[in-house]
Amino acid sequence: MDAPPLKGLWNTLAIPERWETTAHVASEKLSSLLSFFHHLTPRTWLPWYWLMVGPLLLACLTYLSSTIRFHMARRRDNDKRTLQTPLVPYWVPGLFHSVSLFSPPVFLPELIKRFGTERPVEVRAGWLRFIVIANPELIKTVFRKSKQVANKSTTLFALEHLMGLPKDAVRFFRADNSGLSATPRKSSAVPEDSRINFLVAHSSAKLLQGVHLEAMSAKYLSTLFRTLDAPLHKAPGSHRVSVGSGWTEFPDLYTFLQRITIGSTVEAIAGSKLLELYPGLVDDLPRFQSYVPKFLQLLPRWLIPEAFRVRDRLLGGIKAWHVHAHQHSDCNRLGPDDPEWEPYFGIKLVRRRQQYALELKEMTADARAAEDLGLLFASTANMTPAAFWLIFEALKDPILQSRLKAEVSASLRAPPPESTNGEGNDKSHDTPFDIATLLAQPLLQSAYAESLRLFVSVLVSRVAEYGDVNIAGYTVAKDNFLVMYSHLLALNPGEWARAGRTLTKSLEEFDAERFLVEPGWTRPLGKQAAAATEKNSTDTVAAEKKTKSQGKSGHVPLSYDGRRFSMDGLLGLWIPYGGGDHICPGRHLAKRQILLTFAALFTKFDLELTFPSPSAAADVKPDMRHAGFGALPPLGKVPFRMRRKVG
Ligand code: HEM
Repeated sequence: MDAPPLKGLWNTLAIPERWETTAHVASEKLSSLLSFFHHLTPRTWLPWYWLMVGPLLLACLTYLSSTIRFHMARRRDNDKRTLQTPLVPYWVPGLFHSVSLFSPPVFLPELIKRFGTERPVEVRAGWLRFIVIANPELIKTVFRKSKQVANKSTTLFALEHLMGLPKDAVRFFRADNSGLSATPRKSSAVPEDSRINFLVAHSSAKLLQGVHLEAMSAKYLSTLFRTLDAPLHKAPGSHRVSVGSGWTEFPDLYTFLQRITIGSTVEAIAGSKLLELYPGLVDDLPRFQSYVPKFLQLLPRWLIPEAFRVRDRLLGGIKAWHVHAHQHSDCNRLGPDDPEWEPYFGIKLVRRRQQYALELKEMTADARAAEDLGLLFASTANMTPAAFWLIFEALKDPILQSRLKAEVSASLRAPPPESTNGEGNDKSHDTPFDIATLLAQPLLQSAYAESLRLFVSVLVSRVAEYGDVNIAGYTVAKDNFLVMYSHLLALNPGEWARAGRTLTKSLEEFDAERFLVEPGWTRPLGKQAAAATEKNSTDTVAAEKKTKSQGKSGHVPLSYDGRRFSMDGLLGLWIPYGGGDHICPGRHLAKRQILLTFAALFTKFDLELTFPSPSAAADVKPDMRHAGFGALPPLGKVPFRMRRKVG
């Protein structure tokens, strides 16, 4: 066999230049491989020859034809006659992109590099179809269509494979097709009290805001203060040490933060009895979180026995706590005069979840334990790494640290009283900070938003659950997935420029001031946005050149006076919490937890990194094995020391 016939076929096709290279290289490679085998193999090996060459030939032809179809679909798209989501070229029929999809955080940026972000593209794993969207305008449209494209399937996947929700309960959740609105979908026959997806979503949205949120934040802060005033663990399993006015060394900032934030969050949400009954939870929960990638790769129990043992312990502990709480308290205490927090069930959200679940036979004790493991996981798994990066960046940069501390000090008020009232119905005025003032500080907010931009890597997904959906002219067929990867947006300089943001530091770097804008700044609208794209791209290049020429040591002095914090124009671009109706209901709590942790630590202690060499801090990188699943923990240990402030 010779190359010319293929080349002839190639030449007869009028192939546009952008994809000429790929397909041309494929045909060249195929030709040389074929001649290589042809010359090497004696005639007697002919069947073997075809056995080896046949699949290769099929793969190359598949790639060639799928490339042609991809670009023809795009060309039709250009003609504006019809909008299609073209299927990305693939090599193996039936398998499509399954292998690449094992690692979306690697595959998706490659796709965007090849095909751009302007239009969505489709990838497949067997019969599953995913439409990848990396354009903020389209993402906004998806979020606006929350009634038609929901996240039920993804939530259920996590509940089943991560939290261990029993199969019967999974079927029960799946069978509920009544939607998430207060009014059930017309075609649904699910009884009102069995609308499990609505009950879960509605109760968390309602009971994680307003007065409930205020009480929860205050409880979190008072518990954190109490924890920090007591002797502290240096590492899991170690003895507690009292941190006094002399320096105390700690081996790792991240594990230290996990312990104090998880303990305080669990107590603020689930009450104090859970930790009294199961003190090991503060170690088991972070252990469980470290196994997330393995659980979600669906590895079986025999391959990751320790991961399953930890989960079994957690589920057992939560189940025992539920029994104990029902013996001593009443989950129906949900009236306006009932306490926001009580020691057995914690906050009203936890009581409400028990209340409706007890009425549903499918929500067995095991199912309720899995659901609450989900809640405790959601409330700690992302906020701790996010708080870590904020604190770590401040420790690396003394000027940033002092400016952030100045904002914390400006939010302080009279010292906290010695104790809280009976059932812990903390009021915000019982806290040492004016929380509202703290949350409104511009640099703190900007640094918080920046930690989430850079260190939350989440695949936000939606499914066209009830029928075909039109997204800005593109048809998404029923049961197809829409995938929006936060990092593709977070790191796209063109889109940030289009949003009117001048990048003084590359998007790959941490810039605490990124979300501060000059007085009078407004986000560009319509045509203005296109002009801004050009202008700001030039600004970005200039800024990047400046940063490079200054080298690593060149510190640009921070100046935020007069500038304000703004998220204007970043809808669809900054999506660490997802968006639309299904946006994370815990986002307000998370912001409070992160900023209060920062404020509490730096108010009570002096902290310093203690790496053996000064450059080691710059080498601390996020652990990309967690990419796609949420906030990224750091790779490796971050040693530090702290001493209690006196006076
Ligand atoms: C930095 C911290 C956090 C991050 C980055 C984060 C991120 C997310 C994301 C991306 C989603 C999916 C949203 C979507 O599909 O559009 C989500 C859902 C959720 N989050 Fe958070 N979250 C954080 C903190 C919290 C906290 C503190 C809670 C408190 C209870 C919480 C509770 C939930 C719940 C219950 C859901 C499921 C909502 C649903 O399926 O309808 N999260 N979160």
